[in-house]
Amino acid sequence: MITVEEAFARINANKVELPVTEVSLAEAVGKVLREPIYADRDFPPFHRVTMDGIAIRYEAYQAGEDTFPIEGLQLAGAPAQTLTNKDGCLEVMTGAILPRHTDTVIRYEDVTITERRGKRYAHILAAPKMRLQNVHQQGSDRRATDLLISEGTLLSPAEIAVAATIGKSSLKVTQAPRVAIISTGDELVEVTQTPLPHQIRKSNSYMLQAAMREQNVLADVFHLIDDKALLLSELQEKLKKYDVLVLSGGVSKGKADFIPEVLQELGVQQLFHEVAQRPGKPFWFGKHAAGPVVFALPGNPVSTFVCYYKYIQPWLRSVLGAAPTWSLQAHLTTEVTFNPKLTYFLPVKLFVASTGIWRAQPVTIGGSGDFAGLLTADGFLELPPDQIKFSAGDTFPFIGFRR
Ligand SMILES: Nc1nc2c(c(=O)[nH]1)N[C@H]1C(S)=C(S)[C@@H](COP(=O)(O)OP(=O)(O)OC[C@H]3O[C@@H](n4cnc5c(N)ncnc54)[C@H](O)[C@@H]3O)O[C@H]1N2
Ligand code: MOO
Ligand SMILES: [Mg+2]
Repeated sequence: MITVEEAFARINANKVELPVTEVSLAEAVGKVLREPIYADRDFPPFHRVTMDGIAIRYEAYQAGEDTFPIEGLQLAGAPAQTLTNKDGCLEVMTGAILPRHTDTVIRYEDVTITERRGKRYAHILAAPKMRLQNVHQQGSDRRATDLLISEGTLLSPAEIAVAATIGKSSLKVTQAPRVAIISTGDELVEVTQTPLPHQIRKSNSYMLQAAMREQNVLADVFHLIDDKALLLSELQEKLKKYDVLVLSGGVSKGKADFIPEVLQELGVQQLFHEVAQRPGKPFWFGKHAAGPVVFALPGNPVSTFVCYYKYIQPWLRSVLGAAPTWSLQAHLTTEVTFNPKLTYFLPVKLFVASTGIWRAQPVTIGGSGDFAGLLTADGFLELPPDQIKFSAGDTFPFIGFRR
């Protein structure tokens, strides 16, 4: 049996190679960028007017001018006009390029406009505070050729906006791995079926599929009964077609727990079996020489859950090429005792106190079969194996499953 740390390290030392693919902007959000994105022009690309009003020469105002004949109108989307009279002004709209020979914009709220003999004049009511007032200066945000988005960035809507503005209609991203989620067990029936008294409906595979979907990985779901010959032939097929196999059930010491021997017979090299943790101790992990990685998770639903969020989610993230996500430490609200020399994943509800400190309140659940108990939890606190008593106020890593 190995430690949680060791299991984590062995898993992360075994990645799968994923190709780069090009997707449209609409499909790119949530994926990992595989090319650097540079500014094609300055940001903003021209002196951009930020308020509807008039544009003047600051010097004219400084020289004592406060009434400016209006020469014309500069709309957004029109090429730059030129102010001809150095003591005149142009009306300008938000988003327009600043007219040539002007350098200061005064809002309509700070001027009055009058008309005399067919000519219009703007009178300044509130003094402009400085040259370039209400002007978003060319290149003040980013310069042309600046690196805007690094390779490996997990794309959010903010990155999509920047990609669009530099003229990228598609982006190179990591292609999601082909994942097969395979539940096993004779006692399991379909969601749409009515179970007999000794049967239950499958839930693990749907939980895993949903969890992966949140990472933009669309997995295929299968179910296999506890029949060794069938497991051998079906898993052999799956190993040919998929990059990642995530199994649940059949990895413990039962008479129908065939998964570890079947995988080894199929040439999947065992990299560990059993981790010093609760829940999830019988976790099995291996890699096939031809590439696929196999996570065989213990069938108890809370064990499957914990193993996914502790190991598979960060592994998938790193396989996809994304930087590790932020990690959260939370303060335990009440004392907890746990005797076995195992890492204990304690289900908790998370609160943020007014001090900004995260607090984790233990949630009582009925063992690793009580997945309904997770409905009141937000995640797990990872309590280390070398301790029995965990005091209120102490901090531990939090592994969450809610967004
Ligand atoms: N003699 C021992 N027995 C067990 C040990 C042990 O160390 N010695 N470990 C226990 C622990 S811990 C766990 S966890 C389970 C793991 O069992 P398996 O991975 O072999 O899983 P199964 O036996 O197939 O099922 C266990 C349990 O989970 C339910 N299950 C399975 N798959 C699903 C699914 N897709 N959806 C919902 N529920 C599922 C299944 O019905 C069983 O109740 O072994 C202990 N035993
Ligand atoms: O440790 Mo098992 O994963 O509790 O039922
Ligand atoms: Mg079993």
